[in-house]
Amino acid sequence: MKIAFLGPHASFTQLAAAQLFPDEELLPQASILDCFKAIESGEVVKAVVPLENSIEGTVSMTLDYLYKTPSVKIEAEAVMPIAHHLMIHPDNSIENIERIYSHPQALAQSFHFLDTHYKEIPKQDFSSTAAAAKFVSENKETAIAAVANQFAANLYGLKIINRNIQDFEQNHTRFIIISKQQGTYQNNKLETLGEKAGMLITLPEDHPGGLHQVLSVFAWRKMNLSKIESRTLKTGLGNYFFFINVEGPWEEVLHGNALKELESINANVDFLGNYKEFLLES
Ligand SMILES: O=C(O)C(=O)C[C@]1(C(=O)O)C=C[C@@H](O)C=C1
Repeated sequence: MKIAFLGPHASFTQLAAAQLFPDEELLPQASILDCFKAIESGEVVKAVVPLENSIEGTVSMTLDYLYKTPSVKIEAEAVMPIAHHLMIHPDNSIENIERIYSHPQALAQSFHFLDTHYKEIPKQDFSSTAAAAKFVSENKETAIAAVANQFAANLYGLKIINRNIQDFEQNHTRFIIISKQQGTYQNNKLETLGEKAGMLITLPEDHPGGLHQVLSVFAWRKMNLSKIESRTLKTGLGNYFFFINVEGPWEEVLHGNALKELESINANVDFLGNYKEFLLES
């Protein structure tokens, strides 16, 4: 089975995908959008993409494409500890760094470190931490550095000049397995952290108490929400969709009735699946 992931090799997403699918063929993609497209076109059956980081928050691109691609659902979630290192080509020196490249999430997770120690040096977004590391390895004539992981340093032959530069010791990223099926992924070898259901909700029109009405559907049934995120619909300022996670194993009657009640108040629900959350190693 082919599994797409946000590449290139040695991205954090690959580290997650390799633990989730140790025996499958992993296909690197240039962007999160390409991972969704690979599923839609049938080139791959599943993909692994980042959803949320404990320091920097939601990976908005993933949320946007979940919304825009209703055929793509969530099969599982996996949480992995994240450690960032600053690295250069071994032929360069720390004194003459002129630019620092990385994925925007990694730059944001290391913002205070970079601002304290490399304030004057411009930072530039790259499609992934591993893509930044690869670029540094292929351009030794320019004095550039990348924020990436230990595997990227090893694979691309880079020298780590600062270790563990993330701003908070506790740094975890939540990845999701996406596919055209819901919640079918199982893995007895990984520790299971819990179960949850994921859904995207849009309100029919803006009216007082609209979100309150939606939340009360969960509240009076004592269904615990572990995440609620609003994201712009891109149809004008003030228009949003909501990503909601409801904790706990799926109970057909309770959850089914909640979904029916949401429909009855004209909320639009794209149910992404009920799935397990696994713990990965760094
Ligand atoms: O750039 C990478 O290596 C990725 O896999 C992406 C990503 C993300 O989008 O959050 C994954 C984990 C880290 O939080 C930093 C970057």
